Amino acid sequence: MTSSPEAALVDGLIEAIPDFPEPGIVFRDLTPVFADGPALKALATAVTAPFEGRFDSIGGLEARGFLIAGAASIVSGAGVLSVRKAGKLPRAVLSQEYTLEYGTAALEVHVDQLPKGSRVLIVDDVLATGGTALAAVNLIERAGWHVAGFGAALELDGLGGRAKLEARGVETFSLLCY
Ligand SMILES: O=P(O)(O)OC[C@H]1O[C@H](OP(=O)(O)OP(=O)(O)O)[C@H](O)[C@@H]1O
Ligand SMILES: Nc1ncnc2[nH]cnc12
Repeated sequence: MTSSPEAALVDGLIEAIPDFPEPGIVFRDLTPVFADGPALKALATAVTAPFEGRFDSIGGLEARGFLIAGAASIVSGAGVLSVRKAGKLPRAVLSQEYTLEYGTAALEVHVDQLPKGSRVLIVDDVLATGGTALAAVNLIERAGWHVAGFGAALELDGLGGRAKLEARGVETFSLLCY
């Protein structure tokens, strides 16, 4: 499904890898998008544009979300809130466990990274079950910040991620839907 030149550019670079990282998972590999300057810029522009003027910071989700967040920072002028996997941040953190399409993990933020009330646009590469995105939403709200929305390169239809976010009142954008 492509609905814009940006979507077509990104779509043409994503590869579907069957049975990775475990049998039954079709892994959508965005590394060719990250390796292509114009495609990465188009993606960063696309995920921020719907929320223009409504965010102060970009919440990048480790690891692949960091790449989009960095590029989105340059195109939008907002800085990046590092939302990291557990055990990586050196100062006081808030931590949130979650379940992935394949496995479990925890995300963390520095409790004092942004002023209270900051509006954070969360960005990531893939929205699948929504477990990762919801953990980030919980963290941001627990820290006293406001979730401005969620933007992803692609969403996997049928895994329920969008429904979970929208049930929490989080405006959700994805450039592509598979
Ligand atoms: O909607 P969900 O079911 O939560 O899945 C989406 C998440 O899964 C991947 O992260 P993962 O932690 O696998 O890997 P990464 O560290 O390579 O970004 C992807 O980058 C999303 O963050
Ligand atoms: N199928 C998938 N492909 C790439 N990243 C993912 N994250 C969760 N599910 C994924």
